[in-house]
Amino acid sequence: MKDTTIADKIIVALDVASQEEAIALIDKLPDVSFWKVGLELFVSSGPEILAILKERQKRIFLDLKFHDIPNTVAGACRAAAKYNVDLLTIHSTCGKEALKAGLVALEEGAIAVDKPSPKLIAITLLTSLNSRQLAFELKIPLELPEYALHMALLAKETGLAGAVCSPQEVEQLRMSCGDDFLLVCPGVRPKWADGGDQRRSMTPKAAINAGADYLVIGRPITASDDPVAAFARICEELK
Ligand SMILES: O=C(O)c1cc(=O)[nH]c(=O)n1[C@@H]1O[C@H](COP(=O)(O)O)[C@@H](O)[C@H]1O
Repeated sequence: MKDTTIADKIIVALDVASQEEAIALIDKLPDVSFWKVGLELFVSSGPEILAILKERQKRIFLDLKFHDIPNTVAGACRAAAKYNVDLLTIHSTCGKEALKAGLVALEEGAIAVDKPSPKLIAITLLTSLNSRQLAFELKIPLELPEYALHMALLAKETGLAGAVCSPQEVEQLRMSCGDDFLLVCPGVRPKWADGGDQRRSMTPKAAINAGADYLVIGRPITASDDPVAAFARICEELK
């Protein structure tokens, strides 16, 4: 039998190139209650997929990872408010002024369309980067856990609802940011799945035990030969 509380902690990433492929996946996986629409699908097929998910009573994580100057992120957040999604992303590295401008505009945009405001959550450090890349490509002089924590605290101090972080940092972020701060973890890999381009991964069970509120999982489910069985297996492993 389906365990709703466990299944509801999994956000499945709809990283496909067309609306048709997205709808096929959504309909194949009726037990998935929370879907992530990211750059690939949004850029290729536009916002219509959000209405399609709403019609099916799904929760939506709109992952557009805004990263721009305050005026531009404010405009984008104000516009995004009309989609009535649950979660929206922005990069912490925009800085406090842009994070604040985005948050205020999102709330104003939601009021203007008489919808609840989506929760704005900040990317701390992409899970595809490791400490070597942080030091030698990005030239960030902090240790990786310290940097991720700093980025999460920047978001928290600005009033954002939460952060996106790798499962490897979630325990530390949970301790420092408190229980009310939403922590969403991509970079999650069951032992039987391919790691792909993810560099700071943990298993679903370890990520939840470390304090993640939600797991974002894409290819281990969507690129599997049997997405239904893969999703069920992950839910089973989370019990
Ligand atoms: O914001 C995100 O969701 C995100 C942040 C991050 O640091 N790393 C990361 O992988 N993601 C997203 O999480 C999903 C992970 O997909 P898989 O690697 O296929 O499980 C992708 O849609 C990424 O865009």
